[in-house]
Amino acid sequence: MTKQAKSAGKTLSRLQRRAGASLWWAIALPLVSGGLLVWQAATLAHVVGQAVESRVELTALLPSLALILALMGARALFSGIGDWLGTRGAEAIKQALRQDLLAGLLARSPRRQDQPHSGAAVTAIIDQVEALDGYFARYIPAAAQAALLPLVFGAIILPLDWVAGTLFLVSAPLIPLFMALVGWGAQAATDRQAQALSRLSGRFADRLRGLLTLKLFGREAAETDGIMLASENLRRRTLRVLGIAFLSSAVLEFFAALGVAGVALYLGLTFIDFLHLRSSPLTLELALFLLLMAPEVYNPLRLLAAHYHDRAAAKAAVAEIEAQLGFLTDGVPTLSDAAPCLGRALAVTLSGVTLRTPDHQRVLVENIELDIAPGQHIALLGPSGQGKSTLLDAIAGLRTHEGDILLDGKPLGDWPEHHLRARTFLLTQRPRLLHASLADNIALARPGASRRDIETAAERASVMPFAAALPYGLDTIIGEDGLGLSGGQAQRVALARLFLRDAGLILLDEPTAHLDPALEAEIMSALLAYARGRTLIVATHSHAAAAQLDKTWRIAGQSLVPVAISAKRKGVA
Ligand SMILES: Nc1ncnc2c1ncn2[C@@H]1O[C@H](COP(=O)(O)OP(=O)(O)OP(=O)(O)O)[C@@H](O)[C@H]1O
Repeated sequence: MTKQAKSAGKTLSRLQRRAGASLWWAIALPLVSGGLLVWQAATLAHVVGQAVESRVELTALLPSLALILALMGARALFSGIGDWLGTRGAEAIKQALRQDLLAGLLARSPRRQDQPHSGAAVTAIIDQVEALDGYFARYIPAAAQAALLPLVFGAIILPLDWVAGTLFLVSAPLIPLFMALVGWGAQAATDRQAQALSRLSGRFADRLRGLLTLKLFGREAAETDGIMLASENLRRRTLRVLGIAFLSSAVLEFFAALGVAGVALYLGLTFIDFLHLRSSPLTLELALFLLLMAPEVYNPLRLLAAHYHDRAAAKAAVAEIEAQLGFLTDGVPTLSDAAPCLGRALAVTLSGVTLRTPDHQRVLVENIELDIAPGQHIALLGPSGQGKSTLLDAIAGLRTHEGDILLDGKPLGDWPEHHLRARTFLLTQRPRLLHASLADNIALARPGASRRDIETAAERASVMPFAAALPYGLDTIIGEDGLGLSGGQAQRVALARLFLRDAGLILLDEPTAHLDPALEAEIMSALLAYARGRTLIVATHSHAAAAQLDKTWRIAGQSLVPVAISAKRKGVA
């Protein structure tokens, strides 16, 4: 067994504990039902034996017939309840796992280099978690039945008839062995199928998002071919898995049929006095009991074979989830919405800070020092690609860094995530707008904000003038990622979120990038009014914007150097 399969097995056992008692009952009830089956077969054989051999009146057999009916009813009930509890246990595990995965995904930095592809993450959380269903709901109860019932049945039959008992006890364990031999490559094939599914989902989601670009460059046909190829790959791998599953089922059916036929042949030959392996004569009642039990000995194995693939699928799913979203542990990150925060200005201290590109290959800034007093307003200039956005991200705790970044004297790592989010506000260069109304997009910053507060925020960010021209004003629904809005309008909607927060440190990445000079001046004056008494860092290429702030720093080479900008100087860095 590979190391990966072993670790997936351990993870599945850990997940199993989350189902609580329902899964234990789902395992126990079919075993009880199996016990009742022996009673039912013995009673039925007794009734037939009495009626045919001893010619007992039917009325005398009525209580036994009633018992058979009651046993059948009880077995059906136990099996039904067992199935239901198994499904319930599996649902509980899937639900808890999906919540954990989502919490884990949300808790880690969205800027992490190993952030999963969104399509693959969706597949992991939805499809791969769903693939665990069969394992918990059906495979585990079936495995318990297959491990216990044939041995119990064999042990009951052995003292009654040593030939049939030995046949069962020898043939039953051989079947899983042969099945395992035939299905040797099943796990690897299932792993490959799960990977192909993730790859196809990732590719599909990515191309869907870039539909416009693909269309503009006339790449629709090539991309369709690419998706077809990936689908074909998935189809081939799925068929390979199914092929192995069919083959191992066929092996089981073959041996089970041989076993049942062997018992039937032995009983028939004994009846016609051709075989004399028994020390006592064979009664009709006993022969019938053995015949009734013969298929039942193999039935749990048949059930296991039907769900054997669920185990391989679950292991592959766990491996794929862990490959996409990281290791599944018991420690679930707790998520809490940002607590209401005080707007008190934060001091920012950078000491010997070095930042690298996401692949860690190139140094963007090295060993920089910066002291920003609470309430100070700082502009950050520098050529494109030099590291301004990376520095803002790092101060917001979204990037790894070397050296110390302190907020109010406390290292970033010591800030609980929700405190950090509550005390800081970061406007990125490409803020994400959701497919919702303008008002809802703004209210994202403070759920439950009053209409009046939303309107005031929209007013301050100069959203109102263009919103008024839209059919439903602030209630106009915008397309995914701000589709329908101009670049400058989308940036202003995102900026309006700032005015619903009460952050002590405001980090803005080119807040006026897409605006004309008049609008830039308007926004800057609203911003500065709001940022009074709060610490503000603005990364910008605009000298006009920088000139309005207290101090300006420029990233030059890999250092941070102070620059003096006169209020009169305007232009672009
Ligand atoms: N996956 C990656 N591998 C290597 N380098 C990367 C990767 N992703 C981004 N980079 C580099 O990291 C740098 C990030 O720069 P950053 O966005 O901080 O610059 P900036 O000063 O904000 O630029 P602008 O003014 O254009 O916004 C860029 O030089 C970019 O080329």
